[in-house]
Amino acid sequence: MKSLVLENLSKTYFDPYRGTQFTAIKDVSLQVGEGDFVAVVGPSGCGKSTILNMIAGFVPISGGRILVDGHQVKGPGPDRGVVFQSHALFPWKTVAENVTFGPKMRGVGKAERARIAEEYLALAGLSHAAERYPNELSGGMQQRVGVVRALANNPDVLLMDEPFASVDAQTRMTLQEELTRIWEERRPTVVFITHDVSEAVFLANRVVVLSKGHVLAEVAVPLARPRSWTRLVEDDGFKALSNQVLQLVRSA
Ligand SMILES: Nc1ncnc2c1ncn2[C@@H]1O[C@H](COP(=O)(O)OP(=O)(O)OP(=O)(O)O)[C@@H](O)[C@H]1O
Repeated sequence: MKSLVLENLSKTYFDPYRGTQFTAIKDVSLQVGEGDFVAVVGPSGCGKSTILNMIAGFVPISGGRILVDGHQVKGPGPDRGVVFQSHALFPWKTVAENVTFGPKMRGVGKAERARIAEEYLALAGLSHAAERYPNELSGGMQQRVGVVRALANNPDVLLMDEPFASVDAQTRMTLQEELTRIWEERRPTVVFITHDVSEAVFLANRVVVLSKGHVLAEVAVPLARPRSWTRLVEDDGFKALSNQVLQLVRSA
């Protein structure tokens, strides 16, 4: 896993209704060190998804630079794994085939792919579901497959855009705990977009608050790990940080 640097990033969209340019992102600079976990929060429309899509290479930038491991991003690439809210698994492939799709495309042989499937499905607690098809899984299980499918490509940076937004509250807490465990075990470099302040504080080492396309504040989260909801839900430090971030988002 490698570092990610955003330097004076900006994005201008053409607004077809007004016939004018609209600045969605202005002068955003951010450093995410190797093995760090940064969450980006902010009100609807502040530019969270635009930033993530520019890092992923799906949306062209208007100004500034994006560097992954020192190399400038010019488009999508396997050095960045992306997990969206809708997991977008291949319905005609088994869970194991979904997880090893990226390695297969890179020419990884069958025996090594079987090892990768075993390793990553065990990491997600899904070994028993290897031969099932996505429509035979719950929404939470499908999201888990989406996360380890991205990790199985061994990306430099893992980009997550509200990956747990569409599951029920109970499942979401379980997935958040699993993601922290996986992050603590593997230490991927993560940028995690969410509008859920407690999710951001629970998961991240640092929370970036966006306001109208620029960085309003960065809040360090020095809470001890491993983190669990049982412990943090009553933790004064967690409550104070969540409150601080919430006030920032409300003022954004
Ligand atoms: N393709 C596009 N063309 C024009 N404007 C766009 C386009 N995509 C996004 N925008 C505008 O850019 C701004 C930022 O949008 P973005 O989706 O990045 O925000 P967000 O913070 O992710 O919002 P949400 O939390 O609601 O998903 C919004 O005002 C949006 O209307």
